[in-house]
Amino acid sequence: MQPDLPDIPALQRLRTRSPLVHCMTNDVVQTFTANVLLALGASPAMVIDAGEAPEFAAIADALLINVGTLTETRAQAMRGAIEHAVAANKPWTLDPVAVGALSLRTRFCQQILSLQPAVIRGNASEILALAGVNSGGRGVDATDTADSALPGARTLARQSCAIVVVTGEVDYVTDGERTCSVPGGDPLMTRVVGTGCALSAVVAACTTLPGDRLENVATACGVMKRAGAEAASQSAGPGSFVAAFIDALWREGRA
Ligand SMILES: Nc1ncnc2c1ncn2[C@@H]1O[C@H](COP(=O)(O)OP(=O)(O)O)[C@@H](O)[C@H]1O
Ligand SMILES: Cc1ncsc1CCOP(=O)(O)O
Repeated sequence: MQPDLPDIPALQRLRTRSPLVHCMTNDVVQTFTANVLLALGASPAMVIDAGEAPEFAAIADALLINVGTLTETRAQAMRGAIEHAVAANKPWTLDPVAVGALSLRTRFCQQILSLQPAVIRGNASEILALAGVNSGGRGVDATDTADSALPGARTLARQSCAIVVVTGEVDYVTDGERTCSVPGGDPLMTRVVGTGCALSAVVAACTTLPGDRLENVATACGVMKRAGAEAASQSAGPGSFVAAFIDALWREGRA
């Protein structure tokens, strides 16, 4: 297993292609997610209505499904969007926020696993819960380490035929056979809401790139880790971290 560094040509391609990323994400992280995607050159759009979301999913280049603030109504809209994305051959990415302890989102995520996600990105407790190994973390936070979740991540990848990303001090990206490890970042990333959710959006953007999807997803993890480390070294705490993080992403993949 090799450590993977962000692939600069892939980041340049992201800027050139500027994929349209349909984000059906939670209420807490909407603006942060959009700013992270914009800083990297992607084009975010948060279309959530059950009438419009399926229509837009077929037009967009990639779809993100994040269940952080799921409701029955949103679940219905998300299912429609996923079905239309799959029919249009567009990749979709699942962020199973707080799956395990809560029944609506756990049931929903288990159901949509059969709709061929390209990637599943979660913290260690979320991935273990989705793999059926444990019952989830503490709300949206992990109570397990990424290292301990790696066997479960591999199993989940084989079962779902998706690439699985389990994040933490080291991120692991696996298809069940091959695994990349992505070290770096900073613990301050866990003291700012939305870094994981925004990473899932960047992963969704990177599913649109040509080439090896596993490597492109590892690049998404690497760029966020690198920007996180840079921002932590420049900031006085979580508040200034956010601005420094977006600025660091803005510099990535530029000539
Ligand atoms: N201890 C840590 N050291 C460095 N980076 C971390 C650490 N924990 C999490 N990260 C990074 O923070 C981001 C969010 O990861 P994580 O906290 O696991 O997800 P979530 O926000 O979904 O719980 C990822 O980019 C991850 O690599
Ligand atoms: C606090 C919170 N509550 C529901 S969703 C959410 C955001 C979680 O974001 P992240 O796990 O990326 O920090």
